[in-house]
Amino acid sequence: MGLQGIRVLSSKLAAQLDEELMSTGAFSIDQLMELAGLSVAQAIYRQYPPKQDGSSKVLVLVGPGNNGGDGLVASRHLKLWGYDPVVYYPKKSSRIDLYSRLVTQLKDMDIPEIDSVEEVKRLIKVPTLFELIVDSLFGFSFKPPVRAPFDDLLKFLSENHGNIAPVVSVDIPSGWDVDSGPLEYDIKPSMLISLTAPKPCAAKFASEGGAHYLGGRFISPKLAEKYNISDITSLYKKDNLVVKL
Ligand SMILES: NC(=O)C1=CN([C@@H]2O[C@H](COP(=O)(O)OP(=O)(O)OC[C@H]3O[C@@H](n4cnc5c(N)ncnc54)[C@H](O)[C@@H]3O)[C@@H](O)[C@H]2O)[C@@H](O)CC1
Ligand SMILES: [K+]
Repeated sequence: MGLQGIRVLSSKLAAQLDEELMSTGAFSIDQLMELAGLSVAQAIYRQYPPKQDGSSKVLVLVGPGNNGGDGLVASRHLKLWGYDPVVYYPKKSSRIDLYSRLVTQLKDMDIPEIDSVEEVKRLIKVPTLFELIVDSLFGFSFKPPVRAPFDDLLKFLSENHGNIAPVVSVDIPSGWDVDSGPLEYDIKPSMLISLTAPKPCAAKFASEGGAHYLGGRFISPKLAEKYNISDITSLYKKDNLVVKL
C-alpha cells in the first residue's frame, strides 16, 4: 500500500491553501468545517458502520483548533446516523462564536461531554465500552513538542495502543509531525481521513496498511491546479463526499 501516486500538500502549503479558500475563494470557515466534519462522519460510517441498536459508543477527542472543530461537526452527524458519541474538549477555542454554536448544537442533541482527562483514561480502559476513538486533536498547524494538557493524553493513547478501541485520525495522526511523521508519541491510528489532500506524513500511515480516506473535497479545479493537486479533483468524479484511497 502507498499513496498510489496521489500528490501531497506540505504543512506550509496546506495552511496557504486554507487561507486562499477563505479569502479569494470566498468560503466561510463554517462552510469548510461542515463539509470536512460531514466527510469525516461519512468515512467512519463506511469503515465502521454503527450497530442497529444505537449502542456504538464513539469517543471524540477535540483539540483547540479547526481540527477539533471537524470533530465537533462529525459528532453531530454521527449521532444522527445512529452512533452514540461522547466528547472530550478540554481547551475551548478562542473563536468563541463558531465554537460555542457547535457546542450548543451538540448539547441540543444530548451528546455528553467528559470533563477530565482522568475520566477519559478510565473510560478508554473499560473493555468494549468504546467502539472507536476519533482523534481530532491536531491538524496541519501542529508544531511539536506536544504541550499540556494534550501530552498526557497522547502518551496514554500511545502506550495503550493494541488494548484500546481503534483510533480514527482526522487529517493528521495527532502528535505526528505533519511533514515527517511519528515523533515522541505514536498513537498508531487504524484509519486516517485526509482532508483536501493527504499531507506528507500520510505516506507513512499508508505504508502500514491502515484504512485511508480522502474527505473535505471542496477545492475548485483551478485552485487544485495552482497547488499541483489536480489528481484530487479528478477523484471527485470517482466517488462524491469521500473516497477510499
Ligand atoms: N482547508 C482545509 O483543508 C480545512 C481544514 N480544516 C481543518 O483544520 C485543521 C487545521 O486547523 P488549525 O489551523 O486551526 O490548526 P490545528 O487544529 O491543526 O491546531 C492548531 C491548534 O493547536 C494548538 N497547538 C499547535 N501545536 C501544539 C502543541 N505542540 N501542543 C499543544 N497545542 C498545540 C495551537 O495553539 C492551535 O490552538 C486541518 O488539519 C483540518 O482538520 C477544516 O476545518 C476546514 C478546511
Ligand atoms: K488529528
